[in-house]
Amino acid sequence: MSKVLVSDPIDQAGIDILSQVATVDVNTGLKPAELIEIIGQYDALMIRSGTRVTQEIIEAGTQLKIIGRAGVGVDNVDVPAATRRGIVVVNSPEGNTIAAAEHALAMMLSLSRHIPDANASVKRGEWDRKTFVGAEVYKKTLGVVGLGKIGSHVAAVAKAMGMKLLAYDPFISTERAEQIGCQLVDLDLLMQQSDYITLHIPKTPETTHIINATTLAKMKPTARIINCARGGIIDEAALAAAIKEGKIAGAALDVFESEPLGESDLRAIGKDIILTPHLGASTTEAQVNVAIDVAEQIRDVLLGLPARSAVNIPGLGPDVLEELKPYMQLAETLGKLVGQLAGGRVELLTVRLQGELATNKSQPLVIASLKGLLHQALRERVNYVNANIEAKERGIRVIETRDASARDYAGSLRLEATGTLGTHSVTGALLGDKEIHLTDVDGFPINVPPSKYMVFTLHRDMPGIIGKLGSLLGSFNVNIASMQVGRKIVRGDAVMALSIDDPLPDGILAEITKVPGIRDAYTVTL
Ligand SMILES: NC(=O)C1=CN([C@@H]2O[C@H](COP(=O)(O)OP(=O)(O)OC[C@H]3O[C@@H](n4cnc5c(N)ncnc54)[C@H](O)[C@@H]3O)[C@@H](O)[C@H]2O)C=CC1
Ligand SMILES: O=C(O)C(=O)COP(=O)(O)O
Repeated sequence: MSKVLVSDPIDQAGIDILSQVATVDVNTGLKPAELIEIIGQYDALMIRSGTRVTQEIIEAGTQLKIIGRAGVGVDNVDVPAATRRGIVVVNSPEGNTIAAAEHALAMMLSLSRHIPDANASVKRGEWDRKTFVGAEVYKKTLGVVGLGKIGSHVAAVAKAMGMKLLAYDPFISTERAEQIGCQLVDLDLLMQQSDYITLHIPKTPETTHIINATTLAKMKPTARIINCARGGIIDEAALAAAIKEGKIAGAALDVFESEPLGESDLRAIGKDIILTPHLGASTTEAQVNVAIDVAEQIRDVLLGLPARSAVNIPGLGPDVLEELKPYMQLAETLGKLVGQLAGGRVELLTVRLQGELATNKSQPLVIASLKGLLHQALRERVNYVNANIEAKERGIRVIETRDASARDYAGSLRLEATGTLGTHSVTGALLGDKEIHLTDVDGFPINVPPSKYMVFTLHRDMPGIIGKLGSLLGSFNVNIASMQVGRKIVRGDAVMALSIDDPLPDGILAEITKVPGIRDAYTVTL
């Protein structure tokens, strides 16, 4: 049975799902050295933001197949290190969207009405109605930095509260922003014109300290800034100085450069700052959502199925996966076949999407083709995560082409591998109820479903050759399940595809090539 380590608190709903397929150990609050010590026993690791999954931890996790982040941000995981090791990293892109958006909105209103300090004052026995006079958000301008899932929901609610909306997000179209009711502007203008600024961007090298002394200096002295996205997006020292010097009116922070928040100037600022301990995703609803979402993906990956929200398998979102799943199986099978036909070291793989397939995303099919191609060399060590990297490291160049006019089958995929021993090509399509068929080998039309063990010959189309090959295999007790010849012209060159029940015993391939008329023979395992 597989073993899963849960190293941050997650909802029981997730543990229940994992327990269907694995032994689950919940062990929270581990120090890095303790995690390194035990991670080697586990097939999967489930975390939230509390565990930092460094390269060292990933390298110690020799059995790890998947790291599941029960939430959105994966900035606490060394994703490139996981990718290199073929470990899938999954998250829950939508499970806590509403929770985080509502926390940001709660922060905005709390800041405007001094709710935390007013509450503390009443609890101290005071009745001070003067100190806590607030401001309305109605008709004020909210600047949303990052108009993704959370930013969009914040914008929609803020609009309903009568706020005017500006947004900065270089990856969003003007039309999309307008749909949400936001005017897309550059960051400078947003900083200058907003009464409230709310951040909903990931932490990346580009966004680190994107809010700094210079950008803060552009804000109105009456403006307030909210960060429920990631610590480190705002330069905390510059923020503390800006509030203390009255350059801005206040801030509300849920996330910090270093968590838990240690010694910090921010704590000393009175009523103009609200600090919460990374609570954006901490609602009952969100925790159930993310735990189920991620536990299901861990379960699936441990059962050998693909994950729907892998962050390190490019282009493989849930929608793409659903549509392309049968074609990915086709691509992988063709990859295995062309790799074995090519033998030697493959230097170039050309992936051609034909017919209806030509309008699809090619990246997942390229990855699946490479996974198949590299299977011979790497076996289970190659997967959708590392296929690209492994191919690059082996110097395999990939060319993608499309041919929408190829109409023999609704959609088909052609792979051509060129290596040290020559060039081979295979084409396949899905027939009927998504059954894989090989439709062409080295330019010769055939129509056979692939089977686990196959023999291909390149021969001269002439009488008696099929009989001779059949007798030869029979004399070695090799049972032929099916046989088909593909030829372009009568008595010209032809390809024969044989499905056999068991692997071809050693030495027989050489015997096959001795049959007069057979020029080449290949045995493959798919
Ligand atoms: N405080 C908490 O507990 C929680 C925090 N988060 C954090 O909230 C943030 C946003 O999450 P989602 O909305 O789900 O992500 P998302 O991926 O849907 O949206 C992020 C948006 O940021 C934009 N963006 C990326 N780089 C940018 C840049 N350099 N400048 C401006 N915009 C940029 C993207 O185009 C995208 O539209 C993430 O950092 C996530 O980790 C998420 C959930 C809970
Ligand atoms: O989902 C995210 O990005 C979050 O920041 C939530 O973090 P958490 O799971 O509450 O530690």
